[in-house]
Amino acid sequence: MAEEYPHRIALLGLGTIGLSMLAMHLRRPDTSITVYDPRPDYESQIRSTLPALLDSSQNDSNIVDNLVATSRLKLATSLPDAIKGATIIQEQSPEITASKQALWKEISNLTRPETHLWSSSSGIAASAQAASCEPESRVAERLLVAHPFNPPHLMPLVEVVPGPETHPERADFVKHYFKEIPGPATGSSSGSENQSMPHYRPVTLHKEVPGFVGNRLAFALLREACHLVGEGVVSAQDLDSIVTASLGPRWAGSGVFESYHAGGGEGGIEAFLQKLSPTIEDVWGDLGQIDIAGEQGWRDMVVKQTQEAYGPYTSQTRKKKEEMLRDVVEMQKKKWGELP
Ligand SMILES: NC(=O)C1=CN([C@@H]2O[C@H](COP(=O)(O)OP(=O)(O)OC[C@H]3O[C@@H](n4cnc5c(N)ncnc54)[C@H](O)[C@@H]3O)[C@@H](O)[C@H]2O)C=CC1
Ligand SMILES: O=C(O)[C@@H](O)C(=O)[C@H](O)[C@@H](O)CO
Repeated sequence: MAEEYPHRIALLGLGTIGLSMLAMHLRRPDTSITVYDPRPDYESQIRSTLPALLDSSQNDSNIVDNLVATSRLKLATSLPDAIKGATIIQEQSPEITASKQALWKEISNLTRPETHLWSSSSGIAASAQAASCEPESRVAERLLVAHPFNPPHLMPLVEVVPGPETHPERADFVKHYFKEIPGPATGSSSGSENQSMPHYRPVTLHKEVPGFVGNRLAFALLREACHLVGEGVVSAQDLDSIVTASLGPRWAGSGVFESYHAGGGEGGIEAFLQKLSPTIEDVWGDLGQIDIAGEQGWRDMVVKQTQEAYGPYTSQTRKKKEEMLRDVVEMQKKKWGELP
């Protein structure tokens, strides 16, 4: 790994998240990345996918060869080769506890004690992932979850979830690292101003809970959405319209609590909760309690209606949605200045 770079990242797992993480890390000029994936075709996947994830200034047909030639990118052929000399090891392997435990156990025998260990897991705690490692490996002290929202090369949130044994300076380091990553280049005149504003917004959780916070909120909404479609209250497409015509725009500007604080009038959220308690209590008592492994009628309806509404998710659609996401995040940065 190119020793001249202060940050030398071993990026393990080049699937949906790993490829986007690669594009994100490449925006830091002080960082070299060695990638590894046991999938035999991962190099061709990088060559076919990475250019579209990069800013136009970086994106040319020879980008991968150029990055390799300047030692900013290395394609490893084995795990030991990938992590040799790394200052940070970041995994985006499948969301399977046993798989992540085996990966960290293999890594624990190969890394230096100062190497930072990050997992991109959607919901598997660092303490669970480190459980297979020997105490003397000190993996549990170094490992934390840095959970991104897809796609990480655009989405600002990073949920930093240390385990109970993770040393606090490890969480401080990852937060500073992400805050220093420039945002994606924008074509607008405000782009240069926005470039100076932090793009990434790491938030540290104080406890490990399944799904952390972002996914717990998202999956609570998903559960009720599936219940409402399964009960025939609304179609999947119309439910999506309700979200994108109300909560989506609102939450791009104000989060859950700020929105209701504003909605409470002079008395703020305290007044809101007081005024709305009877209705909130009625709704909370009526929320769907569907079981993901239980009766499947709701699942059949959700899948059928979603497929009928959106069809196969094309690359053109994905590109358009990513452009919208990019514009929303840039609007936040422009309107809010330095984000909290
Ligand atoms: N897809 C999403 O929207 C998000 C996923 N995540 C998390 O990121 C992780 C990866 O998810 P995806 O990228 O969606 O999965 P994916 O299935 O697209 O990619 C996983 C990659 O890991 C590789 N792999 C398998 N075993 C490996 C090993 N032992 N070492 C290194 N690589 C290995 C596979 O070949 C594959 O390329 C999961 O933990 C997931 O929960 C987090 C946020 C969002
Ligand atoms: O929604 C996201 O991008 C992340 O919060 C996730 O972790 C994924 O959706 C995950 O739940 C599915 O892989």
